[in-house]
Amino acid sequence: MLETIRRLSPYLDGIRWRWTAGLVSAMLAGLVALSIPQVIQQLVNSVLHPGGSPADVWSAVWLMAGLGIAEGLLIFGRRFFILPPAAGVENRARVALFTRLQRLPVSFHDSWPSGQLLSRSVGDLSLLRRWIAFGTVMFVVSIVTIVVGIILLLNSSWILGLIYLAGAVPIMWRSFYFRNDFRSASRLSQDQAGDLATTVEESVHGIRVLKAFGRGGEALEGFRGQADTLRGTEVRKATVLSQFIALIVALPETVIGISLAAGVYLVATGELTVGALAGFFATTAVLAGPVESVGQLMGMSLSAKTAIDRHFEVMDTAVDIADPIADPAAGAGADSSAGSGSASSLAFEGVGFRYPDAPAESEPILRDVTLRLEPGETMALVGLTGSGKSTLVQMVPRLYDATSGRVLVGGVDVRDYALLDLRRTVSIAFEDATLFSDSIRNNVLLGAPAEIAGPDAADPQTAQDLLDLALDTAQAQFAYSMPEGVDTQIGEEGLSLSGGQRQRIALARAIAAQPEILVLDDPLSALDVRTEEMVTQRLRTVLAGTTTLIVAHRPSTVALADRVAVLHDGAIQDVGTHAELLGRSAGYRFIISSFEEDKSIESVMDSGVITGMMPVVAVDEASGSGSGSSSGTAHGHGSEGGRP
Ligand SMILES: Nc1ncnc2c1ncn2[C@@H]1O[C@H](COP(=O)(O)OP(=O)(O)OP(=O)(O)O)[C@@H](O)[C@H]1O
Repeated sequence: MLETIRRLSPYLDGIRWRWTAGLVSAMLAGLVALSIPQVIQQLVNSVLHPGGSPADVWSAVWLMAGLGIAEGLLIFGRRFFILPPAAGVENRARVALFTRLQRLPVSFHDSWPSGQLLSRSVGDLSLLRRWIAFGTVMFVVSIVTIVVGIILLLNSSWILGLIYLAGAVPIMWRSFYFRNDFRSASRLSQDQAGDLATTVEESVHGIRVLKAFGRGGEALEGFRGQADTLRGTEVRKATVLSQFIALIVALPETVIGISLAAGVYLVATGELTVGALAGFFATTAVLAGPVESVGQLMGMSLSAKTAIDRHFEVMDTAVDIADPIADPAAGAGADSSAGSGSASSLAFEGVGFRYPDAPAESEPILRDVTLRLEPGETMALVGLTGSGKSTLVQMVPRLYDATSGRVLVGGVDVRDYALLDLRRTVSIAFEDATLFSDSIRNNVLLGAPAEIAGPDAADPQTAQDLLDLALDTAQAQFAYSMPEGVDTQIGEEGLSLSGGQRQRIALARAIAAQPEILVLDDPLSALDVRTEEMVTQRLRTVLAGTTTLIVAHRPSTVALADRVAVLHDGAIQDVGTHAELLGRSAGYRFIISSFEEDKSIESVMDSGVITGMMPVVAVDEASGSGSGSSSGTAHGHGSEGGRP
């Protein structure tokens, strides 16, 4: 336990003296409580006898009242001193955990369920706060009260005191087993609470799927099963705790009964005064509270230890994608090119990759990938599904690191860059467009350089110009016709937008980053062919000097690229222009023919032959550019293209 507390020391800044002051207050309150029976003893022995003066009685009354008020003030002092810094510890630990989660690589997040992280950052840390604010102090106070109380008991009568102490022996023996049982139940319940949080998170996230497939009942059954298991564990935990508390309450009560018989005998034989006997029993009554709370506090401390252990399991996970530390020249050298405005080359040299959680005997996802993009070049990456395209492109901003070979940006290994500089140089947009519950403006400018869009940016107009350019290039002008324009809040994860709208905002975010290298992992898949073509053409004009690697699933995208690389089964099969590859690569022709099928369907739809509805949709997705049909305003987005 001491080791666990020592680990908390980085979070304990500024708490030590307040905690000590709170502890002193709590101890004094405990001592005041203990002194009350002593006053009763004095009262019985020296005041309550024939001929005792009323003035003595009044003095005793005032003394008792004074002690009661003092105890109340001291209890207030304990809370006053400890509660704010304990909340500070919780806050520091929570911020540290969040910071760690941001730094940990994507592979960590692949393998950790979100509910486990949620329960660690919320439930566990409030348990920690309650333990620091209440558990630690009351534990020390209870132990001190019990020790002082036992000294007083021995002082009242050493025989009765020893009888009382004898009850502690079985408790200490039992506490050993209690600790082990309670600790394992506590760990299990906190882990199961994390699993339950994961299930809630997944069900809420996937609510559309569950509803659409009518699987709410099954989801509920699964949830109920988990909740029942957790309830079982909680009951087991409570049973272990209550059995222990029953023992530590029942045993002292039993020995008090024995003490009573022995005490009456001692008074009868004149070996003990009535006052000492009254003081003895008043002291045991005061001790009853601390003795009982020791059981509760032991349970709380064990749960807090589990919470701290769970916290440090995340904090101790190695950040294996980190800034280079050894040779600053390597990183700083690369850094000097960042932001200079010159385009960078991008190269993969013998890159191999295997996911960390892949079975040891499995084939690597990527094998000896060697590819070079010249500065300003646009290269399309094509391949059948599952060939490793997304995996490959995620290595450029170091979302994953190659397990063999290297990725070079501007001729420098990406592992030699300061991460922030690398991620300023490279910008990425994914097929699965993740937006945040914020305005469109903030979502887009999230990617922009801090000097342009940060809180200390000199000229707000520059940020506005960048926003306009990014939205325009991504064909996301629909943003201007939303209720509050670009300041419209887009709801949790942007789910109030259509898939195509979300993708265009995510693309605008990548453009607003003004990167030297732009990586697009099929971010236009939800767009109709026309809009996608317009976006691709605009990208080529606006980002003329930007090196672009684009995972493509459309012939139009492929045709606009300078060169195309074919990835097959984790290896580069061929690289060339679209025309060259069509001529020489059967694999490429096969991939393109599967694209062409999609395109032909879309073309037929687009011409309105099938439903006559499509032109309206085309206008909608084309952001009102008029490319679909002049009549297309049925969805109320006909003005998407027109900015205010
Ligand atoms: N986080 C992960 N952990 C383990 N394996 C993964 C992970 N992500 C992807 N894979 C596996 O890696 C392989 C390549 O996946 P990847 O997403 O790179 O393919 P892709 O070519 O982009 O496919 P698509 O065109 O369907 O998007 C797949 O077999 C997939 O199962």
